[in-house]
Amino acid sequence: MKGMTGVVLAGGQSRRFGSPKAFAKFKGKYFFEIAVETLRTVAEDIYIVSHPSLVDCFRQKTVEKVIMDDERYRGQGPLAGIYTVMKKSEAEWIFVLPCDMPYMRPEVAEKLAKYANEKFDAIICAHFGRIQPLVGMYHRRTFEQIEKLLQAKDNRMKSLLHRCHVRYVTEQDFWENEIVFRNVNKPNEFDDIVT
Ligand SMILES: Nc1nc2c(ncn2[C@@H]2O[C@H](COP(=O)(O)OP(=O)(O)OP(=O)(O)O)[C@@H](O)[C@H]2O)c(=O)[nH]1
Ligand SMILES: [Mg+2]
Repeated sequence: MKGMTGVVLAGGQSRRFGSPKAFAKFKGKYFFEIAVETLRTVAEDIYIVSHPSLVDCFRQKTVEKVIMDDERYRGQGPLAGIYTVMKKSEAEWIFVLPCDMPYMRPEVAEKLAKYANEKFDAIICAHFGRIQPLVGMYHRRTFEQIEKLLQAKDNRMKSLLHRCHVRYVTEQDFWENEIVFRNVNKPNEFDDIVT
């Protein structure tokens, strides 16, 4: 697909998890690798966006591009990560995934990417009544809006969605097992750990 950049959001503090979530393992793979592999099927290039203290650790574990949140908005959450990649990439669409969804599968990205449509500013998973602002595509025309929100210190993804024309993709569009959207916040929130 032309004009799609993938983003793994990995700039959180993992406070509830207690250690960097991106480097937790599920079935022998780092969490962040699961996101990278999911994006690989749809994105021409991929960025992992993290914070300064994790960059070296990422670079030891992956050949993917690892960048830091733009200094101006560092610490302002996932919106800052999306902003940073939109500034760097010229792609029309940014496909976002968090680094903490170990059950995510490439098929989800493939199916969602089919809904990319110029009529919308964002294409977001909303299966089983749960909006997933961090599983979806944002068109680069949202950049100005994102910047405005960050300047105003309104870091909520929901604030962005409320200001965009969003296509919510539900289980009626394509069916997926609910588990793929499960995100891990605490160490006991996933099983099958094989390190
Ligand atoms: N690039 C970037 N990603 C972020 C930022 N804050 C959170 N994320 C990512 O967004 C996703 C969801 O965030 P959370 O579930 O709150 O994870 P977290 O912030 O690391 O964990 P807590 O400290 O427990 O809130 C995860 O993939 C985080 O790595 C940020 O400031 N910048
Ligand atoms: Mg957080």
